[in-house]
Amino acid sequence: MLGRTAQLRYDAPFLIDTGGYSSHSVSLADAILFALTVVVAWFISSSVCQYFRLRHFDGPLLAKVSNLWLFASVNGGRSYLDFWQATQKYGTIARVGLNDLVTDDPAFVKHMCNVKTEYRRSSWYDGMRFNPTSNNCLSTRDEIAHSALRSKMAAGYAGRDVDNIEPKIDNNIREFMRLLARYADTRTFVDLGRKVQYFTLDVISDIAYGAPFGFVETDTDVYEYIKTTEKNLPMVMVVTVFPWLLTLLNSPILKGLLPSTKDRLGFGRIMSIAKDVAAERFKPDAKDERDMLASFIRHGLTQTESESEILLQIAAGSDTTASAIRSTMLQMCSNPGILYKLRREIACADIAGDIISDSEARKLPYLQAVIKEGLRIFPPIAGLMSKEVPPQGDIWKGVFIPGGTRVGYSIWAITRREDIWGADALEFRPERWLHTLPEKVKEMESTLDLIFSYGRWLCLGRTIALIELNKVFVELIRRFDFTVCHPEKPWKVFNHGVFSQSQLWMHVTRTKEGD
Ligand code: HEM
Repeated sequence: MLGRTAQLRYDAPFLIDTGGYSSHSVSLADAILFALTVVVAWFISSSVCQYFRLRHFDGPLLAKVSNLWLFASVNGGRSYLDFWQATQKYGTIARVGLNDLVTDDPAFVKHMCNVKTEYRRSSWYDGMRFNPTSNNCLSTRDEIAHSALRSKMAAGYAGRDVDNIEPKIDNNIREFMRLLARYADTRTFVDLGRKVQYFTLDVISDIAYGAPFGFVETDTDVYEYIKTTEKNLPMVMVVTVFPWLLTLLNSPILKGLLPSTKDRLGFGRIMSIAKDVAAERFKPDAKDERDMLASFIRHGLTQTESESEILLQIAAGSDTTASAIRSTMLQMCSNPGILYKLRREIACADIAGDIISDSEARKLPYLQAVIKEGLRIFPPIAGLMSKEVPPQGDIWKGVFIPGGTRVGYSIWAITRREDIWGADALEFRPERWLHTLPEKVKEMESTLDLIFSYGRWLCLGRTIALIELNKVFVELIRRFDFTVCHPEKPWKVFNHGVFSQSQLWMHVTRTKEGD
């Protein structure tokens, strides 16, 4: 009968009016099953398509059919070793995810990152938003916006119109030396891993905010910054694998899990300090300072941009330099011959003040070799930092890479290539920088520089990091002797893009100069 009204069943909200010939109702369970089937079918078909897009690249089986290999690797804190092994086993461009490749070819990295490149930052960088609601220079993927931001900060980072970068670093070194002297005098073991991080956090907050946070002075994890960032870093890396998580985390339900300026401790507390510092600088009667932030503002950085960039300075400028100091110190303290040569060079050097100046340190060849070798053997940032292939695709050494593919690089693998560093590439040997032909040294230096990325995305803080390194080793080793407490397991290491190295227990005593 035409026009018959179908009877509603309580378990059948989805009713099909068949016009009276027959009626079929679909239960809620059927609907969910149908939706799930659609999702699974879509997932499988898109995975199959993705698999075929990059099937000419070899990699671990799981990485060819899903992103689970990549997820497990970055979440496990040892991705730097996994990426290295992948390039060794599967070739110079290896597949590590459905849409992810990793390379150990320095020429390819330069091709991807040069200033005229058509490659762009990939969705990997969405994970770099330290403040989930706004971008910073590192997380900005739009190239026009990124170049504009960089140009506002280039002078400040290069120290061109800033008066006090070196004196501020010197003050923080003095405070750091006082702290270590207390441990030496009380014969207490010291976790050098943590104390170095206190030092780099104070340096960077002094440069970025105008005053050190006070980690070294109080000898504590101020605002529990280190504790909370170590807890949150794995999540940051997971977002680099699954960028859609960021949208989920920003949803009203999950937003509470993210740091906020209302927090009393952790990264949220640092966000609120950054907000206050920026607000102070934008008051109508604000003083005209001569520090980095003032330089950024003079070159057009807005108040909101300033808040984000202060946070980026802290996040990008502390763990990186800390990792370089910790790993080089561990290598030196485990190689008495190297330590002896460096001490001899320092003893003969012309050092005018109580802290060596950057220009004095640059004239010490063995020190420079130690710094380079330390950065090579333990590059501080080992995340993929993937760039996206331009839409039309690209051909590298005869192999086609489809547009939209994310290509990252394994800096750990690059700094261990035997064709560049020699058969003893795994050894910490500063002499490799000194007794080598100039052309070879040039090749080594330009390859090592990739630890700071390259071209369009070259690290803005490179100069500051190198000033810190030029000073800190000289001051540490001329004042103190260090003995590693547990040489068989000297530290605890995790990598979540940057390294967390703690429990580096040392016994510290004063040298004659340190008395
Ligand atoms: C040894 C220490 C350091 C290393 C190895 C290092 C390495 C890097 C790398 C690999 C990048 C990523 C570039 C890319 O997207 O491809 C980067 C970006 C950046 N770094 Fe560093 N960094 C160090 C120290 C510092 C310091 C001390 C600061 C701040 C004072 C800093 C500030 C920045 C900034 C602002 C960016 C973003 C640049 C941009 O997006 O254009 N870095 N760094």
